[in-house]
Amino acid sequence: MPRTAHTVTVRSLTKSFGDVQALRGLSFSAPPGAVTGLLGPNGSGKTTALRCLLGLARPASGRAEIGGRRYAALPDPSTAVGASLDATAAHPAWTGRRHLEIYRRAAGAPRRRTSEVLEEVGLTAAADRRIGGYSTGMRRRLDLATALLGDPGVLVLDEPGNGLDPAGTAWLRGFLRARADAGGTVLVSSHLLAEIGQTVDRVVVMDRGRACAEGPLAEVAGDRGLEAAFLDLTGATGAEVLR
Ligand SMILES: Nc1ncnc2c1ncn2[C@@H]1O[C@H](COP(=O)(O)OP(=O)(O)OP(=O)(O)O)[C@@H](O)[C@H]1O
Repeated sequence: MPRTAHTVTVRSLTKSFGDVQALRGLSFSAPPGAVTGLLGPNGSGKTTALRCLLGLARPASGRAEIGGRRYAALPDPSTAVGASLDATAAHPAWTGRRHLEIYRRAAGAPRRRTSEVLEEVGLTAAADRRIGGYSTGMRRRLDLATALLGDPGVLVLDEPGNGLDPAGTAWLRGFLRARADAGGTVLVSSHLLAEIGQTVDRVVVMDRGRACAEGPLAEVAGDRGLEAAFLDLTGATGAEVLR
């Protein structure tokens, strides 16, 4: 189970794309031992924030750190943080095992990690099938397995529940819970409120590039429930939430 887990800290992050201010002074943290949900309407900046944290985008100002270091300054990034963003490339002609082998070598992880992560995500039986024939849920599991190769203390997942069926969703919830209970730091972005409400311990609600609420789920949701709180905080419409 996870190595030493670090706190994720984001402070006063700004980032623009032309005229679009994607991040406007975003601050939040995600501590070890908890699943933290980064929530926000479409376009509120969740993916951009995670990309800045993972060194895939450069913020104009502010800090995004894992255990007090920028991603680029981590001595061994793959053991510190595992990530799954939507864009993970998996070649359809490769088998799941081959995909993991290539990433394992790139990460410098020991050989045994390939079979360990396959087992951890429940993909052992499908390991020697081509990825092109995988279902959405199996691809999600493969993404997660790739993120776990370095046995990282911190997991950063962008919309991990997207496209999962009820059994896959229940599995993912248990998986994230187990990581956090073992002391790991888990940060997941989502706009699926019903799902996230059952998964996370803490929430950070984003609106137009800023955090407008942060704290334990029960505190942020209050008596009115997470969806009503989210609508109040972000001014999103019901239709946007459903979408
Ligand atoms: N590479 C880019 N070029 C131009 N604009 C971008 C780029 N990446 C993000 N944006 C813009 O920045 C804003 C924030 O986008 P981002 O993808 O971070 O939001 P999000 O909260 O992850 O949205 P979603 O829930 O739809 O995935 C949006 O207005 C988006 O159009």
